[in-house]
Amino acid sequence: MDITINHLKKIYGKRTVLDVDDYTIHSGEILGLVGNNGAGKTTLFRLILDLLKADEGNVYIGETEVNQSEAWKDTTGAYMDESFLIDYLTPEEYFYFVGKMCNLDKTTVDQRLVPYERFMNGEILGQKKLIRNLSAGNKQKVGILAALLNQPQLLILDEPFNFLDPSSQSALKHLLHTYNQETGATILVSSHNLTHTIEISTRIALLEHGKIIRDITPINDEAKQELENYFEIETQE
Ligand SMILES: Nc1ncnc2c1ncn2[C@@H]1O[C@H](COP(=O)(O)OP(=O)(O)OP(=O)(O)O)[C@@H](O)[C@H]1O
Repeated sequence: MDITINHLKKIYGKRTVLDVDDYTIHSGEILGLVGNNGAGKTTLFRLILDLLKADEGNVYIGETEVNQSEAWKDTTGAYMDESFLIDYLTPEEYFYFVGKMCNLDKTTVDQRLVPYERFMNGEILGQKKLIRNLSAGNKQKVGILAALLNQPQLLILDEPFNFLDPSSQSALKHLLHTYNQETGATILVSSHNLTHTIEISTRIALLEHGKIIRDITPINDEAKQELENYFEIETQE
């Protein structure tokens, strides 16, 4: 599922916080989106998901302009933040609810969660806990798993490594890599963790003040060094 971005701008007051000219994310790519706080990563994802209205330009998922039709929603999974969750449900109730919206019965939902047992680490299912009482990391896991339930061709995750313990971070990298390999899905992941991003991505976009200032593929040693230098310089300033 290609994503095509045309002259996309988001402006707050007098500030242009996102300004991406022509940019295409190709089917099957794992795009890592990196950049410092306020660079525009979340804004870009929200525009792609039609959660924000662009001031200029447009976004297509496949052949569909995202603000003109709902068709892309059947093939897209996303987890941005806790607002995607329903906190008075248990994880099971939430998964079944999401499953129902995608015409999946409970048995199918249960089956689709089986491959993610390592990621759930015995702390998500069967706990009889409401989502609001889960730890931040476990809430994050529920959101990511719900985004995967419909086996999307496009998966968008905003800072998915946040709140996860090291072994869960590793499980998530494995999960994303395997999902991409098995389904050919396009995956977009933003992260402040350069090591994880480099490890999982087939392409990396570096955002600065709303603009993509580097589009890196393939991710070779030279590219890694360039990214490391960029963030080191930024932190020393
Ligand atoms: N509703 C809003 N009103 C005004 N400015 C906003 C609004 N939402 C975001 N911004 C601004 O847009 C810019 C980009 O924010 P965004 O959240 O996209 O950055 P980010 O790269 O995701 O940052 P972080 O790494 O801190 O999550 C920031 O300067 C932010 O303050």
